[in-house]
Amino acid sequence: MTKIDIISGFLGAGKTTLIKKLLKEAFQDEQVVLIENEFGEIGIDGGFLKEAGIEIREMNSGCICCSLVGDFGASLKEVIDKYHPDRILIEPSGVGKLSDVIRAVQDVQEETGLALNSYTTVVDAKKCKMYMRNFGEFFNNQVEYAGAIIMSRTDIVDEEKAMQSMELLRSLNKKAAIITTPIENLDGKKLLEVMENPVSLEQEMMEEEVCPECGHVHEHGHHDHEEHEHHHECGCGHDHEEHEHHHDHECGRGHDHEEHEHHHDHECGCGHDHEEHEHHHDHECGCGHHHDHHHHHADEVFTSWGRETIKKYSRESLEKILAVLSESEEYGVILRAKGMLPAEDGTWIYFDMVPEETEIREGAPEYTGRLCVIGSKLKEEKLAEIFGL
Ligand SMILES: Nc1nc2c(ncn2[C@@H]2O[C@H](COP(=O)(O)OP(=O)(O)OP(=O)(O)O)[C@@H](O)[C@H]2O)c(=O)[nH]1
Repeated sequence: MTKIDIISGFLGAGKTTLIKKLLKEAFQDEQVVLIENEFGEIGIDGGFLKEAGIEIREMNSGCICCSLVGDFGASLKEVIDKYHPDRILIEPSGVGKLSDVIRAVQDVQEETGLALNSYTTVVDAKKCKMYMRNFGEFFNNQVEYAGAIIMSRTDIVDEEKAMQSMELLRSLNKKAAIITTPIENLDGKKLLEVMENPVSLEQEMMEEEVCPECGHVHEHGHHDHEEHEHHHECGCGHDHEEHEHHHDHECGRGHDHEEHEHHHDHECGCGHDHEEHEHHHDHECGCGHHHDHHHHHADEVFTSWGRETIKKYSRESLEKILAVLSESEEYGVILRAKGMLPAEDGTWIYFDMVPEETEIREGAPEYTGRLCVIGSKLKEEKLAEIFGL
């Protein structure tokens, strides 16, 4: 039976970094297919995985909740028939809702003979608070529904910040194992073990019983068949009581009402951290959302701008451009930029940018230069101008 593992995480969280590690250290003897749903016009990550001999099926770009409906089951079937993989990894776009992806997999599980094996979310320990405040509508769902949460950048963040992030994550998800050790210090197999069996220490200490049939932990005294079945139907990683509680609310965002209001105080999607910036908005209710519980589509809030180019750059000029994008909001709220560009000296420059963090490195020549910027309220003309395109 083909296993499905979902690796979710906001823009630039570290999904690809994790997948590379798992491919090398945990899945090396398996036939693996990766399904990526990149938000952005230009698929940047495709190359290296193809080189590594792994088949890729890129789904439509854009929001996963749109591109997964309809042909998702058919696409999965095709992948299974063609490659007979041991495992399918799904990397949803950084702004997709994890609950939508889980549901989509569950809907086709039976007809395709797949088994949802794990659903993990990678969270940037440095920017967790900021993302939660400004883009909570998209960010929080990935945390709430995760079976395990991997904190990235715990290798570079200070302890206090990491602790704060951990507490925020725990407030959104009471059950998931939260991995705080930098993943480079953990063996891929060990990581996979936690992802597949996301039992928190607290749970272990409560000595709950593991069901011999399904391997899941059940609460004491809840062994009758009906409850058991129901418990597993949703697969959302929450226990039944919590589950009901979450879904009680029309908004379905997985918050109780009080928390919900609290979060919305800060979530206007403007890209500012309100508490820190003391930025005021004149929304009628202060929550930035309509009262008819209209939910924003990722496409309404996030856009991407990308270009293919033969223009050559120098490392210095690129550094300057990325510094400007990172520091100023003149170009929109830039959440992610990446690409590979030809350099003036004949080498190739690869870059990766998330807020306040830019990595520039040398890489193998590409068939053409490509770059992609993702954010909210992007000013495309200005972006083209700063890149000299
Ligand atoms: N120091 C450090 N850097 C990291 C870590 N995880 C990821 N990064 C860096 O963050 C950047 C983004 O990482 P990716 O793995 O490409 O993130 P992603 O979630 O796949 O990004 P998307 O392309 O938006 O889907 C890269 O420059 C990585 O090297 C981490 O744990 N520590």
